[in-house]
Order: sequence, then C-alpha cells, then structure tokens
Amino acid sequence: MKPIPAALTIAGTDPSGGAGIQADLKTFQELKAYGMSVITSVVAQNTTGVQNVQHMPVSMIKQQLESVISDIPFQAFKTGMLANITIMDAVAEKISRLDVPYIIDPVMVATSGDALISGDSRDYLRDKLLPLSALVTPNIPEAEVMTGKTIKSAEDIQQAAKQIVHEFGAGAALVKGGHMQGEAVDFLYDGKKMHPFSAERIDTKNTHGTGCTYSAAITAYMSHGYQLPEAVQKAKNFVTGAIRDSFSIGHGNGPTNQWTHRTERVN
Ligand SMILES: Nc1ncnc2c1ncn2[C@@H]1O[C@H](COP(=O)(O)OP(=O)(O)OP(=O)(O)O)[C@@H](O)[C@H]1O
Ligand SMILES: Cc1ncc(CO)c(N)n1
Repeated sequence: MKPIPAALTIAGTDPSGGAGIQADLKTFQELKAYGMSVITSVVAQNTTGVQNVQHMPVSMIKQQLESVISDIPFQAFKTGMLANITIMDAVAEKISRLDVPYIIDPVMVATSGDALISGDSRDYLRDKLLPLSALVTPNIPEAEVMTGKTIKSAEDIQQAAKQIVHEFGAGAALVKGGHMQGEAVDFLYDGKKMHPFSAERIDTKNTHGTGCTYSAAITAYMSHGYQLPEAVQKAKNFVTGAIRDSFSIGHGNGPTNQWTHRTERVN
C-alpha cells in the first residue's frame, strides 16, 4: 500500500501566520501532505518585523525530533530558521541518518530586514548542513553570504548555484531571483544541468513568507514522490499564485495566500 504523503518542517514560528512553521503547515495542508513540525525558536513577529525571539532548549528540540522520527514515517523534510550553531548541531545529529530528501531554506534575515540567525552560524550552516541536503534554496543575499561573491546578474546567480553544489556539497541549489528587478527568475542546478524557472514579477509589497512557502511546497511535492526539477516547477507555480493572491492585511508586508483554489493543485 502507498504510504500517506507526510512532510516535516523544523523551523521557527510566526504568530501572525505568514512565515515559518505556520506558513509551512498551511502549505503542506493545501498540497495534501500530512504536516508535522518541530519548533526551534518561538518568534514574536508580524508583518512589520520581529519584536522578540526565544530559542527552545536544545534538549527539547532533540526530543521533539525523536518524538516524530520514532513514530511517523515521512518522505521529505525541510529546515527553516536554525538560529545558532548549537541548534544546527542538534538538528544535524538527529537527521543525518534519515534517508529521505532534506530541503534547506537557509533562513538568515526576515523580509523586514531583522536577523534571524547568529553571524557565526552562517559558515556552520554552509559547512555542516549543506552536505546533508538534497536541495538548498538561498535568495540572493543568502547566496552572497555563502559564496562570498556579489550577485548582480542572472549569470552571477548561475555561478553561485554551481559553486554551492560543487564546492559546498549541497545535492542541488535553487538560487532565487526574487530580490532582482524584472521577471522573477530562479535557477536550479542539480550538479549536471541548469534549470531556469521564470514567472512574471507581481507588483506587491505582500511578500512576507514567500521563501518559507516556496520551500514548503517543494517539500510537499517531494513527499508525493515528485523529483527535481518537476517538484520545483510545481512549487514555483504554487508560490507565484500565492504572491498574486496575497493578503493585504497587517501594517507591513502582508502574507502570501496558500489557498490553492486558483493555483497549482496536487492531483
Ligand atoms: N514580486 C514577486 N513576483 C513574483 N515572484 C516573486 C516576487 N518576489 C519573489 N518572488 C518569487 O518568490 C519565490 C521566493 O523568493 P524570495 O527571493 O522572495 O525568497 P525569500 O527572500 O527567501 O523570501 P522571504 O521573504 O520569506 O525571506 C521565488 O520563486 C521568487 O522568484
Ligand atoms: C520563523 C521565520 N522563519 C523564516 C522567516 C523568513 O521569512 C521568518 N520571517 N520567520
């Protein structure tokens, strides 16, 4: 019998519901993957920014992982906000033996500009976590931190994607062009081929949680058995719809809309 598609997110929270664990679970649900979550940090945030952060004790993060892993099988998982080296290390220890695709959203800074991880953990993420991943999904500033190079053009994005795979050992790299001008073009490099994914740029300030929604959608599609690059194409359609139909709520950058009634369906 086919297993029930299940997906796990290991990330921080957003009580305003647009990013982090909340965005991931909404996306999993819309894309018909049974959603599970391990909370790494509780973040007091909303559409205007981050007001406070409380990291979970490492023993509690490990225990949450153990509770899920020992009980329910899942076919793909992602990490989002992993705030410091101690948390990254604990997560790495628990997930390194899992034999299902691992998607890293290398969260560093919120849409509002607030830092979500410590400065010294950026290198650790690159050196310790990337080699465990099937895919990493940096935006341009995150890819610049990883590669140490300035990214100004589509050519630069592709070079960064290649470096992240060949030099840092990620299974594949999807470098997102959301922070550039013009079409929203992302490049996926899987170690052999470069795959561009393009969508019209939508004129909106409501982009809170776009990165979380995108990587959660990739994770959900992979839990259904879709491989790269197909899982990314489907997730790109999903996130573009979620930005197009985004909610003008809150006083800052509004959240994306995961409702799939007008966007990509699973089956
Ligand atoms: N205004 C836009 N119109 C269309 N697509 C967009 C727009 N902004 C971002 N995207 C797309 O949304 C996806 C998420 O990319 P983005 O670069 O915004 O992620 P991010 O910066 O990690 O998100 P976050 O704001 O959650 O940190 C990518 O496919 C990107 O091309
Ligand atoms: C918890 C969390 N993860 C990721 C982001 C990036 O959007 C955010 N704002 N909050």
